[in-house]
Amino acid sequence: MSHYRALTIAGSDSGGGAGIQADLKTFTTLGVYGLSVITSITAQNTQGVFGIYDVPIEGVEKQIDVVLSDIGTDAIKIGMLSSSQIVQVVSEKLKKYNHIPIVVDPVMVAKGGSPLLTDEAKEEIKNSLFPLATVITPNIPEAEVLTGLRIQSIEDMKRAAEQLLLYGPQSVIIKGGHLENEAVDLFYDGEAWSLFPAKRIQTKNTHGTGCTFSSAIAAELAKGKELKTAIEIAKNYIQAAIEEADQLAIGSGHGPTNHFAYMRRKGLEVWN
Ligand SMILES: Nc1ncnc2c1ncn2[C@@H]1O[C@H](COP(=O)(O)OP(=O)(O)OP(=O)(O)O)[C@@H](O)[C@H]1O
Ligand SMILES: Cc1ncc(CO)c(N)n1
Repeated sequence: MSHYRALTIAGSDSGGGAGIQADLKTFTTLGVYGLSVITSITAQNTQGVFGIYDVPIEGVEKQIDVVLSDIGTDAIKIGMLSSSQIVQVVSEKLKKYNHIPIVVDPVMVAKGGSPLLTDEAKEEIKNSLFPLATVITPNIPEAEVLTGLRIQSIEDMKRAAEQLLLYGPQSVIIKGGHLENEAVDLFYDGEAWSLFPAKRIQTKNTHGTGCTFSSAIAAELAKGKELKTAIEIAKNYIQAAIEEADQLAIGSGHGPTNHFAYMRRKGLEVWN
């Protein structure tokens, strides 16, 4: 039996904290072989996004074709798709692979507030990509944009999750990283609600938390874990990575989370 594989289809973050780079670090730490389809190249550091350069549509299409025809994958994570044409081509390709778990992170803005996709792309994500998803993972501001609701409480998160499920994903997690007190995430699959609570950590170093969380879910699904178990592991992973983020001290703005934290807690010797 060959190794478990996970594919990320997302944007590149030159600063290494979010996007493709965060995804591949997470896959490796969780013991899964990582594959990548780059949709866009961002010139980015911990201070902000200084340029976005989309990969031509044929380039996105070709990367998906060659990776999946030869290597294949056990799970797919989708992150930044900056234009509606890119969303369309990714959705078209993935229709053929609907037996593979797909985690859709509807990435919209970077931590500093820079937009990472167009308004048309948002509509296309709801209409073409959500129906293919095993789970979608919006944060609160993204869930607000996608539903038009104002979200300030768990009750509001429940209403938004119900509305998002109507677009056709099998389940929804609304991430509470932007709530004031607790970092509680809400899961809904149309049958039952589950809460994944965590202590909120005071730090400015949370660049890439969403990317890391969704790729940890994809990595665990690739290994065959049940969805709720995968979310629980992802929540532990991101909590550890945020708790030890300040020890990395990378850059002068919103620094990345610390992937070494989870390795250390699993008993691996790491440098820092
Ligand atoms: N300060 C924090 N303390 C504890 N957990 C947090 C904190 N911030 C985020 N999280 C958790 O991290 C995960 C990612 O959520 P978040 O809302 O930050 O994603 P995001 O905004 O999409 O991130 P990004 O856009 O930077 O990639 C969730 O499980 C959330 O609860
Ligand atoms: C490439 C990329 N994807 C996602 C995010 C969201 O954090 C980011 N900042 N950059």
